Amino acid sequence: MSREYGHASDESKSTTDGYCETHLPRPLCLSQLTFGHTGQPSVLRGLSLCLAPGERVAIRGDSGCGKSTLSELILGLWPPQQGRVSWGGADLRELDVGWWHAQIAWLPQGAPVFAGTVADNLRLGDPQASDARLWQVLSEVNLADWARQAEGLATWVGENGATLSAGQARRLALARALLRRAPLMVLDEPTEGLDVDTAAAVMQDLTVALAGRSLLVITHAPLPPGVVQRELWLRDGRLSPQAA
Ligand SMILES: Nc1ncnc2c1ncn2[C@@H]1O[C@H](COP(=O)(O)OP(=O)(O)OP(=O)(O)O)[C@@H](O)[C@H]1O
Repeated sequence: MSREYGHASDESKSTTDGYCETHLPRPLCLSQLTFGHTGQPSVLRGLSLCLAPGERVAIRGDSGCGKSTLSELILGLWPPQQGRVSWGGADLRELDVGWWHAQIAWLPQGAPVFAGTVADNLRLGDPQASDARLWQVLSEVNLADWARQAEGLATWVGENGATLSAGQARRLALARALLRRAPLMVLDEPTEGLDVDTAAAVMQDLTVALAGRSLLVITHAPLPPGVVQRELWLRDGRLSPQAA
């Protein structure tokens, strides 16, 4: 890997407690990507996308069309069969995997909430975070009032958020992702299972909390205005700006 790409801090602005508040500083480009899982037809067929620094993009499309697979290729979990994923012109395969993963806060589909306290769950995102920082992020995802009325950071959360509403569980998982010091957030169905109003409220709060970070969000649900700058539809293995 080139040293040039080794240190996010070279280009990413951090606050005094080291918390990243900036976007991915170089374009992330998928060029002519083709990929199918072993023994299956290709779900991505010559797909191209360039995410500009600080851009927020939504990927929509029918179930099974390859949205999650696309996010997994961005993470480098699968190598493309044709085409390439690059950041600032460098092929993903040239980058250090650990460093690349540190640039991305990935919330996979159905991301769980774990048995433990609110603080335990949040510190999986940033083990070093101070209590003040945890309260700040709870406030960003609109969970602080609930936590104050419960037992604060010590509030017990059951396995898979059994003691939380679906919306609260999603907000807690998002807060955990926000605590990663990552300039790009890749969220796979962050509001799945929520009613329309709750989903819209969660996404609205998230947009404020992003504070300029880059976003790729995969969603079935329509997004409130202003959450993303572009919505793209994945269909027949490619992205297009229009719904089918
Ligand atoms: N790990 C895997 N191994 C084999 N096949 C897979 C794997 N992951 C996904 N697939 C297949 O690849 C295709 C695309 O799946 P993917 O999860 O990317 O779709 P999706 O658009 O995210 O769907 P949904 O909206 O239902 O989550 C599907 O046919 C699926 O069965």
